[in-house]
Amino acid sequence: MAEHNVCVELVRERQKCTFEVQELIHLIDGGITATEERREVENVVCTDPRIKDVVPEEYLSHKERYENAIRKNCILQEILKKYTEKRTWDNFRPSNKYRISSGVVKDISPFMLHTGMFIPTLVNQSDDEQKAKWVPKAMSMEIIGTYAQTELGHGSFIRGLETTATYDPNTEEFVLNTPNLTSYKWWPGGLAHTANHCIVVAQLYSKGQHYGVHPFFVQIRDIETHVPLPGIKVGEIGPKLGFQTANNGFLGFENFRIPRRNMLMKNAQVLKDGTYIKSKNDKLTYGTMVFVRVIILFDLAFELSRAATIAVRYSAVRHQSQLKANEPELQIIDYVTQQHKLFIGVSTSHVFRVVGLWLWNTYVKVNADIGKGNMDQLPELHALACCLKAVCSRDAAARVEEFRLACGGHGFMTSSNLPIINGIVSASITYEGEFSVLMLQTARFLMKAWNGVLARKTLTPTVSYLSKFSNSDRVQWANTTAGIISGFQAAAAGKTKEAYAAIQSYLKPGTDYEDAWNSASVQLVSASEAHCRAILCEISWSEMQRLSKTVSPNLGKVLLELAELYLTYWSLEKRGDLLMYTTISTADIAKLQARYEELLALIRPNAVGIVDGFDIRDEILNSTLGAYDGRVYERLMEEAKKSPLNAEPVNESFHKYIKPLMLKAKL
Ligand SMILES: CCCCCCCCCCCCCCCCCCCCC/C=C/C(=O)SCCNC(=O)CCNC(=O)[C@H](O)C(C)(C)COP(=O)(O)OP(=O)(O)OC[C@H]1O[C@@H](n2cnc3c(N)ncnc32)[C@H](O)[C@@H]1OP(=O)(O)O
Ligand SMILES: Cc1cc2nc3c(=O)[nH]c(=O)nc-3n(C[C@H](O)[C@H](O)[C@H](O)COP(=O)(O)OP(=O)(O)OC[C@H]3O[C@@H](n4cnc5c(N)ncnc54)[C@H](O)[C@@H]3O)c2cc1C
Repeated sequence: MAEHNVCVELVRERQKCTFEVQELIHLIDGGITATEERREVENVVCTDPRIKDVVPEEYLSHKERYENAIRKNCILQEILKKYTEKRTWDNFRPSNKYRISSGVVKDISPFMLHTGMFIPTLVNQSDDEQKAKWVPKAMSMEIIGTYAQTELGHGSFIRGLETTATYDPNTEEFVLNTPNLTSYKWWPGGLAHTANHCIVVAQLYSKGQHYGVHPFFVQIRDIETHVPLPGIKVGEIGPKLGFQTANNGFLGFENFRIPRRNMLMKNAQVLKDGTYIKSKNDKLTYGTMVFVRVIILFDLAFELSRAATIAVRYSAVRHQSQLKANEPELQIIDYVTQQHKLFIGVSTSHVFRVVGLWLWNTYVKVNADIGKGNMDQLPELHALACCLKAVCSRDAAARVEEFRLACGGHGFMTSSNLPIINGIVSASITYEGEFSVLMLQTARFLMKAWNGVLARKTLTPTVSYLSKFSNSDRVQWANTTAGIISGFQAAAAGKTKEAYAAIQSYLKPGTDYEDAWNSASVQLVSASEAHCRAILCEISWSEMQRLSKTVSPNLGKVLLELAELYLTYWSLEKRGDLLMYTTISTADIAKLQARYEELLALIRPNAVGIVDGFDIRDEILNSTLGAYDGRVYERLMEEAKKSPLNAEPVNESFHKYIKPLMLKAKL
């Protein structure tokens, strides 16, 4: 970007920056080579003239919008082929390389489920022969798939799914059926008109026995004509709050037959005669969900970084109101309330990225152990992935909404892109495991851990702190980062203990454990949240400390300020918990508040530099308010002029409706 086109405010902000932005970019990407590779792909895609929209997406009809998304995503896939040839499952790790999709369509790609769930399920749940047959075809997009699990009647309760797969040993086939309205598959992305295959999660029956849900590889459309195969009823579910171009669909089966070997057989198998061979652990069927819950953190970090870039740059450009009489209007970023809205979101993006990478490394290790037959760490991984996915998605949505509010009226414009990012992030609270449902899964793990504390057993690593805080004394508070982390652990232990006690107190004679659990569930979710906050604080602080030692002192200082801001912000937000479970005093809280305000002031001069460090191209940001050059007002006007309503000075509705109304009023 030529600096002479950049508005004066952003030029000044960039001059103020105390660290090398390029260094931060490389750190986020994971090295100079990774930055270069990402930029090369982004450059090729974003400068392809076929990718540019003449009419902005949001003015298109629902149908046109989908067709445009498909057209452009097919171009993207063609371009990406060259860059993804060497991609294998083994070298996959979440990274910023995958964000290019936002430079192609503003909303969600109809192919997202193909990449995000269809391929991972084939890789993780097929046996070697199946993998060799299906994965290359899926990788090259010779076949296009999705993940069809949720039904009209059931999403959270997977055991309640109603689609049936009944084995017929005479033909060595499974017969798929949708027995009633509520058993229609409902929601899968790309299912409606994009995919020709899908993973169908269905209740398995063989030899008259029921064996629970299993995944099946199912072709639903003819490869040549794309016409739904006989016995398949498929369509689109309609417009939503967001995800307009995701092509979410419904699917029903009427005695639809698939070969026996189309059941994904890495974990459980059905033999030719219908004999069922059990999986080593029936929860391995849920493996793709664990994978996605893990990588969602990285996705949330990216969406937050987009929203942060938009809101921070806009706040530097925008002037409003006078702080002192007769002085120029302030850049809104200089109002401390504005910094309070912005900087925690910026910091949260970094926290999610580093905790996300830590979670990814844990996932890789546990998966390797599972491969060797050791399932010991699976419950802990599941508990971690559940609460982190749930809390981070909810936090991300709150932060994006705050960024939108920080942009005032202009943040309400679709052209700011904040509403679309809002829709994308809000959806993640529900999909891949609804918030409360996942929090209660972690609570199950915490209750077992508390049993372990009472029995003086050694606990697994992420809950071992519970033993430290098992007595009733309030924990000694220290106004340091270590003190804050310890305070969050004390709060988590205290809440876990109380939730446990609440279950016991509800367990009167004649009360089932499940009813007692339900009665205590608000406290259980609260305990899960506290546990998750303790993890987010501990891991982000140790990771940011580690990273700060790998970079120049100037950048290291900024990383630590961001990490400390996160800890301090949450200490203040959760002061009630800290007052309950630690010896924190009102004077300590006043000190935390003062430090928080100090951190806002320390971060302020680097704010634009820090979001520049996310290195998000204008085409990927898609925002009138957040572009690198800060020409906010020109862009807002340019975009407004694209409204089809502005193509004619008088709309025909005037003559048809308004004028007759006015004439009638005269009579
Ligand atoms: C080869 C080349 C490869 C190239 C690379 C390609 C890869 C590309 C990746 C690219 C990345 C792109 C980025 C994509 C971004 C992300 C994509 C996002 C897609 C979004 C679209 C959304 C999709 C969906 O929503 S799919 C549907 C998801 N549905 C759910 O999540 C349902 C939630 N419900 C549940 O999970 C369960 O029903 C649950 C857990 C609530 C209860 O299950 P249950 O069977 O009823 O459980 P129960 O019998 O009570 O037993 C509980 C018991 O089991 C334990 N448990 C439960 N789940 C698990 C698990 N998953 N793992 C381990 N253990 C589990 C639980 O802990 C209990 O144990 P106990 O307490 O001991 O009894
Ligand atoms: C944008 C989007 C994309 C999606 N994409 C896909 C896809 O590609 N493939 C796919 O298969 N699915 C997909 N889904 C479906 C998604 O996985 C489900 O919507 C999700 O798992 C929640 O299930 P549900 O809709 O049945 O909600 P419900 O389970 O009906 O939840 C409704 C309410 O009931 C509460 N509740 C439910 N059970 C419990 C419980 N045990 N304890 C306490 N409270 C409970 C919940 O907390 C919630 O408040 C998608 C959904 C969305 C929104």
